[in-house]
Amino acid sequence: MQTTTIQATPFAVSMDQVGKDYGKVAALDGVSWGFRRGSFTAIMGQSGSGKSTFLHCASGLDRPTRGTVRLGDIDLAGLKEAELTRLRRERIGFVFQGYNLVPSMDVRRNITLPLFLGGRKADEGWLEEVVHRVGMADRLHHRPSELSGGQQQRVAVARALVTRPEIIFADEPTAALDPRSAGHVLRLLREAVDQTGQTIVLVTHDPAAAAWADSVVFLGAGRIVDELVAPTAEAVLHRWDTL
Ligand SMILES: Nc1ncnc2c1ncn2[C@@H]1O[C@H](COP(=O)(O)OP(=O)(O)OP(=O)(O)O)[C@@H](O)[C@H]1O
Repeated sequence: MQTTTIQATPFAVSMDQVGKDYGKVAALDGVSWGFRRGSFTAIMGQSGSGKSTFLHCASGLDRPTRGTVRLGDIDLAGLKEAELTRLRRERIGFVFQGYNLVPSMDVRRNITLPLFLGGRKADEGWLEEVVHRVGMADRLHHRPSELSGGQQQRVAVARALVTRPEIIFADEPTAALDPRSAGHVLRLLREAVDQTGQTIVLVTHDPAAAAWADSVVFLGAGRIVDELVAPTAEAVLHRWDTL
């Protein structure tokens, strides 16, 4: 007897020949890559190499000029704007350098905001786990202005985790933090991969931050020019120098 098994793609997000033009500038120039489920990838490259454009196209924040971006099996180009917004809110998490918390809302409301916007109720067990992981259990009723930068970024990580997204994109999340707070935030991202199989894509300039990832993808002039597996900060620096 023959049985048919439908295999889910091993990639949380895959890109095929993705290009993005700004006028005559090809900010991305034929990028093909897949982010394996349960992997932690750092994206590095010189200023202007296309990292932000890459992140925006891969995460559906922006539409490429050419090529295909898929979240699992879904081709993002086939989605209307409202569908793309909903998909981003429900299935993709974001952590930005500037935290992007709502100043008038307390920690709990900030963390659960994506659920509220999607008309979903919090899974209290998961919420408790996420709050515990980021170490904010005793701060749930504080406003962002009452927290340090590192604490605010941990709230932003919790907000990204609360919907159990298929992938989290983090854009320079530790750039404004001191090394200790940065380490705390990076450890949270690492644990999300190791403990709950999360997929993380981290854009960073910092070799020490990139060393938390499973691999580093190097961009140059809008193309993928190299990959470093099992990176150390020293190896990242060395590869950077030889780019
Ligand atoms: N909105 C835009 N309009 C015109 N050109 C743009 C726009 N966004 C990016 N570019 C150009 O595309 C190229 C890639 O920019 P991008 O911001 O993706 O690089 P980056 O690697 O993130 O740089 P940085 O590390 O400085 O943030 C650059 O030449 C940039 O000038």
